[in-house]
Amino acid sequence: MPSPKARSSAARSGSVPCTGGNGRYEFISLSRTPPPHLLQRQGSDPTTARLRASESPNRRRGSGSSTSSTGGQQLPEEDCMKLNPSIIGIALSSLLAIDLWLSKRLGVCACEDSSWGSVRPLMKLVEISGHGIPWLAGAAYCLYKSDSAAGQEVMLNLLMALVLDLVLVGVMKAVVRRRRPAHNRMDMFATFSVDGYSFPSGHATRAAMCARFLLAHLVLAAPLRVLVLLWATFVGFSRVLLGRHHVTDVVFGFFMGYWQYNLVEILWLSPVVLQSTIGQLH
Ligand SMILES: CC(C)=CCC/C(C)=C/CC/C(C)=C/COP(=O)(O)O
Repeated sequence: MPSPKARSSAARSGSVPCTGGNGRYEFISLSRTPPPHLLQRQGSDPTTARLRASESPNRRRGSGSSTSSTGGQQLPEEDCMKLNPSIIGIALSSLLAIDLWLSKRLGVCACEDSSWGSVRPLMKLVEISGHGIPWLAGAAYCLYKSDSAAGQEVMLNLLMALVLDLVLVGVMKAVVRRRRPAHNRMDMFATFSVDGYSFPSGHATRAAMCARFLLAHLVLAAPLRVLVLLWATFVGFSRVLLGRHHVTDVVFGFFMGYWQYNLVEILWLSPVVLQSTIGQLH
């Protein structure tokens, strides 16, 4: 009997097992004309056997398409593609394997009994600092309290940026539908249904976008600017430590947040635009 491995590789290569006269299995390729001693065993005469071989799935599949030559043997093109997986495919699956392995190794605060479980409460504080609700509430409060037109403009645009971020991340999560790491405990506060998905990290996009926003629109002393950058980096890193995300979710989240800020600049709501919009509504 051929081993299951031999059987499956035979199926992939387009050959079929058949028993020889001595009861042992021999493999013949469906894309080649079988040797005469096997042809005689397959049918009453060589012509019938050759006809059966020409009806094989490989021949049928390859009949309409072009073929490639490998060492003198004609193979259907789709089989050649299976035998030569693309470099990009191999690179992507290797990256994903490294991502899964690294994310699991770094998820040291994923629960209380993890190796760094004692710092989990601190990581959850960092998580809250990058959550959408405090940021939306903070921006709305500052808008309400601001008595200068410039301050109101900045806060209104920060609000718009935060809403835009929620929408874009939500759409992306719903499209990609990547599951969160298996070691994640889903005990986050205030989540949408799409937050069951992992890619990209909403905290990372928000942290990157808000950091750029604050650095561009607030006059901050150098130590505070450094603090803003450190905060954004730490929010992203804490997502992996908490086991909430894979490394690639966070890295992509940072890129996405960075570009989202460019979009905010393009869509910037100026008082002139606002007044004309309000005027058109009336
Ligand atoms: C006013 C209103 C509807 C606010 C919604 C804010 C909200 C629930 C944001 C979700 C924030 C969140 C849990 C994102 C998930 O972040 P990941 O880093 O885990 O992707």
